[in-house]
This record gives sequence, structure tokens and C-alpha cells, in this order.
Amino acid sequence: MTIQWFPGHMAKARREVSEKLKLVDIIYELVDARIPLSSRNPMIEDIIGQKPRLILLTKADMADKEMTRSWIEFFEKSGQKAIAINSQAGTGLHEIVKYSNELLKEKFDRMRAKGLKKPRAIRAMIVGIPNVGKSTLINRLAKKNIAKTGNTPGVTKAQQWIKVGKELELLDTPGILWPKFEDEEVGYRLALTGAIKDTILNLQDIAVYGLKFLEAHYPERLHERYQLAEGVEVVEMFNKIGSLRGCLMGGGEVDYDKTAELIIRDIRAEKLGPLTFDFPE
Ligand SMILES: Nc1nc2c(ncn2[C@@H]2O[C@H](COP(=O)(O)OP(=O)(O)OP(=O)(O)O)[C@@H](O)[C@H]2O)c(=O)[nH]1
Repeated sequence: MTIQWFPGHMAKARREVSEKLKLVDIIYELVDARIPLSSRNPMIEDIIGQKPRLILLTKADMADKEMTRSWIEFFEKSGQKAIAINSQAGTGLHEIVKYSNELLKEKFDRMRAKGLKKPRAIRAMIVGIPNVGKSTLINRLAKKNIAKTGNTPGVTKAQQWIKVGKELELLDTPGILWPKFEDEEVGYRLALTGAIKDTILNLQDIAVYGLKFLEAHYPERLHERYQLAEGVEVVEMFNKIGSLRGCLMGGGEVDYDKTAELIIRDIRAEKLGPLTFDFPE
């Protein structure tokens, strides 16, 4: 497998995030709740230094709820606050300000002590890998306020901050980070959740990985969806799924590429239920 590390992209992203770092009080690090580890940039600590950070597990509606709880505990144990969100439905979003206030209490207390009676709103920047849900979250949080700022002449043009209620201001452009996947498994997990283009890895390899993963961790769902018996070899699974779902070639033989595409599509579309591919520790 080709090692994808995008050194050029990485350096650019790092520069951009570093430049904006001094403008904000806190970083919202978005990771995909289905792959909280694989969707992280392993250099995040290095990039943001001592800046307070809240981890937001996005697309929590698509992840295994029990696993999401374990992940939140895991982050908590390592001293990082994490919360699960669903930006489409808006769940978990009210917790963002609440926990930001907790994480920034000392800083704002210091500001108050210096005589600033009314501390300003919290300033935050969203960072995360492509497709993790940055824009969806910004749009969801900004919804009410876009109309408000539109009514103030001159404001929209110069706007660099998006107001979220009275307490929060978001930098309007998120920081894009890149996943690192020297590790094959990380690559497959990114592919199965749609974080990287299908063309980067071999389709059949991605589907095989998906089937084996499901067999190991969610066997009932796999067997039920595709009417598979237990303990069937992967090739047999492909044959069964391909014929069941009509992924056939001219001569009636199973088309493995089409079958692979279907399996990947099913997994991404939650046809096998909410799934989590990364395990804490
Ligand atoms: N189910 C679900 N889907 C989500 C959620 N948040 C985002 N999405 C979907 O995930 C896809 C990517 O979301 P974006 O907000 O465009 O992600 P992004 O990080 O801004 O992506 P880039 O612009 O590529 O950096 C879209 O199809 C969204 O609808 C969520 O909480 N739940």
C-alpha cells in the first residue's frame, strides 16, 4: 500500500493553524466518532501546543454508542475533555459552550481579576481532517446569527468571526488537518467511513477489510444483512453477497468489483447499523 502522508499539505495546514492559534482561546478538534483515532492528526499536540482543546466526536449518530462512551472515558483518562455530537440533528451542541467555559475558567477568572468586568465571548477555531464535519458544524452553530449579522451594514464584509449566541465566537474558516496512515488499518478505516477517496486504496481490499472487521466485531449484523452462515470464507461471502444483490457479470458470474462497491456503500450508509472501527487503547 502506498504511504499517504501528504507532506506538502501537512506543512501548509500546520502553518495556517499555527498562524491563527494566537487569535483563539480554545481549539475544537473534530474527530469522527466511528474512528476517533484514525481520523486524528497524530501531530495535533505538536501543532497546537498548550492551547486548551475540546475534542468533538462528530457523526456520533453513525457510531456504536457504547464505544463512543468508552472513547469519551478514554480521552478523559488521558486528561482531555471529549463530547459526542451530531451536527445534523444538533444534539450535543449545547455542551460545547458549557465545557469551553469549564476549560477556560482560569483564563477568564484571571481576566476578571485584572479588572475586565465583562469578559468577552470565547474565541474558538475548529480543526479536523477533510470530511469530518467541520462545515456542517459551523453552519449549524452559525444558523441563527448569520441573519443577525446580515442586518448590520459593513459587518458581513469584514466578518472573520461567527457569533454563536453571546458566549462564543468561531473563526469562520476551519483548520484542515490531514490523517496519517502509514498503518494499513488506518487507511482502510478512513476509506470505510468515506474520509479518503476510494481511488487511493484498492476497492476489493477495502471491502475485504470491512467484511473481516464485521465478522470479528459485529457478526450478527453481517450475517443478517447478507444472509450469511457463520464461519464462511471471505471469497464465499463475496459470492453470496454478489449473487444475492445481483452484482453479476455478463456470464452470470459474480462481479467482485461491483460487490466490493456495494459492501462499502452499505457500510457507509449504515445499512449494517452504527459502527465504530477504532478501539480505545
Ligand atoms: N450523520 C451525520 N453526518 C454528518 C454529520 N456532520 C457532518 N455530516 C456529513 O458528513 C459529510 C462531510 O461534512 P462536512 O461538514 O462537509 O465536512 P468538512 O470537514 O467540512 O469537509 P471538508 O470541506 O472536506 O474539509 C457531509 O455529507 C455531512 O452531511 C453528523 O453529525 N452526522
